[in-house]
Amino acid sequence: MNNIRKLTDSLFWVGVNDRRIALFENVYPVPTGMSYNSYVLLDEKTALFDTVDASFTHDFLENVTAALKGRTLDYLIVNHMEPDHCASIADVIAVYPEAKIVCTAKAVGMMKQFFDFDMDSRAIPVKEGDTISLGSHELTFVMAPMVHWPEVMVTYEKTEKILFSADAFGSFGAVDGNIFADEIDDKVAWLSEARRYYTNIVGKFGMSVQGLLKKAAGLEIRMICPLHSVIWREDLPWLIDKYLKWSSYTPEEKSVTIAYGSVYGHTEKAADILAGKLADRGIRHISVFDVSKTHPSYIIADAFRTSAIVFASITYNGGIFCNMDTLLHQLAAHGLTNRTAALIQNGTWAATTSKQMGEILGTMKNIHVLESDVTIKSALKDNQEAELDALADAIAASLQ
Ligand SMILES: Cc1cc2nc3c(=O)[nH]c(=O)nc-3n(C[C@H](O)[C@H](O)[C@H](O)COP(=O)(O)O)c2cc1C
Repeated sequence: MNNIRKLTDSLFWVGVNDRRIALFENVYPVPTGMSYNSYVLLDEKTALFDTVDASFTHDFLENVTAALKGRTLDYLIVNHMEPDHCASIADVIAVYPEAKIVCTAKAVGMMKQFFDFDMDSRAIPVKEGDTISLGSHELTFVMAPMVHWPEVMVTYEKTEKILFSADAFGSFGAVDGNIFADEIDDKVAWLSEARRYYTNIVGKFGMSVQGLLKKAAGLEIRMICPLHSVIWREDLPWLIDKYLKWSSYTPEEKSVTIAYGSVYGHTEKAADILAGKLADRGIRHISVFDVSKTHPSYIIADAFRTSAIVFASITYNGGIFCNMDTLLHQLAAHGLTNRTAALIQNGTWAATTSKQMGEILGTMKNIHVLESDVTIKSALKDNQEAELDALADAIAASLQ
C-alpha cells in the first residue's frame, strides 16, 4: 500500500513525511517534522511536479508508480533544485528514462552539477510564460528567481487553476492526515510555524517574493500546492495577505518582542518587568525570549510579527552576550527592516553592550533605536523604575 492522496480527479499528492528530522537545513529545529511534497497530474500526458529528499526515494518512487497506475511518466517538472526536492530526480529518470525534464535554464546547469545522467537529451528549458499542454490541462511557467534559490520557477495549471508554488506558501511540520489547510482547526499553531519557515528560509528575499506575488495577482488561483506542508483551496486571500506583509517587512501586529541574554537572572528580571509594564499599557501578544534557551529562528519569526523589539543583554567579556550577538547578526542577515528597537544593557564594571548592539542595528535598514535605553549595574534598583517606565512609554508610543 502507498500513502498517496487524491487532491482532485486528476491530481495526486505523492510526497512523504519526515518526522525523524531534527534540524531542517541542518539549522532549524522542526519538532513537528517536515513534509516533502510532490504531485502527479494525470491527463493524456502525465506530469510529476518535483521530487523529495534522498532519504525517502524508495517510498517516493512507489508512490509515483502507484499514482501513475501503470502509465509512463511524460514530464518531470522541476520547480526548485534544492536537494530536499531534487534529490530523487536521477532515480525517477532511471525508472522513467523517456521522461522530459521541464525546468529553467539555470536549473539545467544545477542538475548537471548535482547529477551525472544525460540531461541535454531530456531537458526542456522554459522561460516566463512558456506553456506545455498535457491534454485538457495546460501548464504555464512563471519565473520566481530568489524565491529561495536563483533557478526557482512556479507552475500554473490553467484548467483547474492550481499554482504549484515551490517553497512559497510552505511551512515546517509534517502533514498529519489533513492535507488541506481548511481541515486544520488550529490555524494559529500552523501560522506560527509557517511564519518561522517563511522568515527564516525565504525572509531575506522579500523583494523577490513581492515580484512573485505581483505575478500571482494576475492569475485566478483556486488551489496552492507548495513543496512543504498543507495545500490551500480556501482562505487564499488570508494566506496571501500574510505573505504580502512578511515580504514587505510590515509588522503583522502592533506588539513587542523582548529578547534577553542573562547569566545570573538580573537582566532577565528587567525584561520581565518591562514586559509587564508594556502589558499594563494595553499592549497584547507580547513575547519574551531567553536567547540562550530559544533557537534564533523562533525569535526572528516574532521579530517579523511585531513592530518593536527589545534587546536586553549583559556585557560579556567586553562584548555583547554571545547568543544575543548571534541573534542580532541573524536578524541583520535576514534583512529585517522597518522596526523600532529598544535597548537594555547590564554591566558589573563597564557596560558596553547598548553601544555595540546599536552598531549592529545601525547596519540594518530603517531600524529606529529609541533613545531612552536603560543601563543596569549588576542588578536593577528601585530607583530605576522611572527609567523602565520611560522606556515602556517610548515603546508604547512607537506603536501608535
Ligand atoms: C563571563 C562573564 C563576563 C562578563 N564580562 C563583563 C564585562 O566585560 N563587563 C562588565 O561590565 N560586566 C561583565 N559581566 C557582568 C555582566 O555584564 C552582568 O552585569 C552580570 O552577569 C549580571 O547580570 P545577569 O544577572 O543578567 O547575568 C560579565 C559576566 C560574566 C558571567
